[in-house]
Amino acid sequence: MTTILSAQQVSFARDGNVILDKTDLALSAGEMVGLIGPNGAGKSSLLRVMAGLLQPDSGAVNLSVTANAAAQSLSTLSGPVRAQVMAYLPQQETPAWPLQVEHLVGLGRAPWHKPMSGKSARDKQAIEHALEITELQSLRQRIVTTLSGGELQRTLLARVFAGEPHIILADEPIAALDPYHQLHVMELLATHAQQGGTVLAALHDLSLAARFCSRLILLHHGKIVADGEPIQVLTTENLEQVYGISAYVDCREDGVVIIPRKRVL
Ligand SMILES: Nc1ncnc2c1ncn2[C@@H]1O[C@H](COP(=O)(O)OP(=O)(O)OP(=O)(O)O)[C@@H](O)[C@H]1O
Repeated sequence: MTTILSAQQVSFARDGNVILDKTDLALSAGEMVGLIGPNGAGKSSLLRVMAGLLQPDSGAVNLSVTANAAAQSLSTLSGPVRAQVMAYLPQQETPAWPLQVEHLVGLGRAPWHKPMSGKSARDKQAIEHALEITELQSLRQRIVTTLSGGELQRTLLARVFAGEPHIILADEPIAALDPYHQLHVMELLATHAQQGGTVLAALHDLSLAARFCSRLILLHHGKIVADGEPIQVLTTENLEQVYGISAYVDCREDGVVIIPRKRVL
């Protein structure tokens, strides 16, 4: 598989603490990759470095703007070009303006706009599609500051889909969602990958991560300690050493089920 986005030997420290430690990561088209690890492992930091929102102290992040294009350093690509290719869904975002849902979703089209230009037919189509797949049509005129946490999270995801990015970097995209919407969002992200896109999502629900991701990356203290198929990564040893828990790991026909049992002191 051809690498489309990669981090090479990326290191990042703050206040004398190493947050990412010579991390290597390569993502290909068609992959849905779950980034897992305990609180503070460095998942958000790695996602932000991959998105070009955080400058690493050392190392490089390279992006191929199309499947066949040569990889280029993120720093040599303009903001709009990067944003056309990849979108970042933050862990938390408080809307600053009392926009309607459809207008916030429409902001996902910003990388495709010339300054001061109106919405094209393609823009309108992409926004409608994003509202439809995230089942937000009935909320389209609601003011975003009045949304529930889960409704807002789906609206922010719809903004991502409206931008029609190839790569989606999502930080805990299902954290605020009920079980129905968790499944729905995981299905949407998996479908994006099945259609040739690339997804890297930080996740805490290990069962859903195992079920929907083709590959899991386990991060601990800013280092990747396991990278592979879910069942290879979610071993009882890794869960104990990295998360400090003993857990039931049950491989069933319809996927792996992880049930945390007790903390290992
Ligand atoms: N700007 C900063 N200054 C100081 N420490 C920081 C800064 N940004 C992140 N950190 C620290 O780096 C570590 C990794 O943070 P990060 O948010 O990447 O973890 P995470 O794996 O996403 O965690 P969580 O699962 O809790 O969201 C944490 O210990 C955090 O406190």
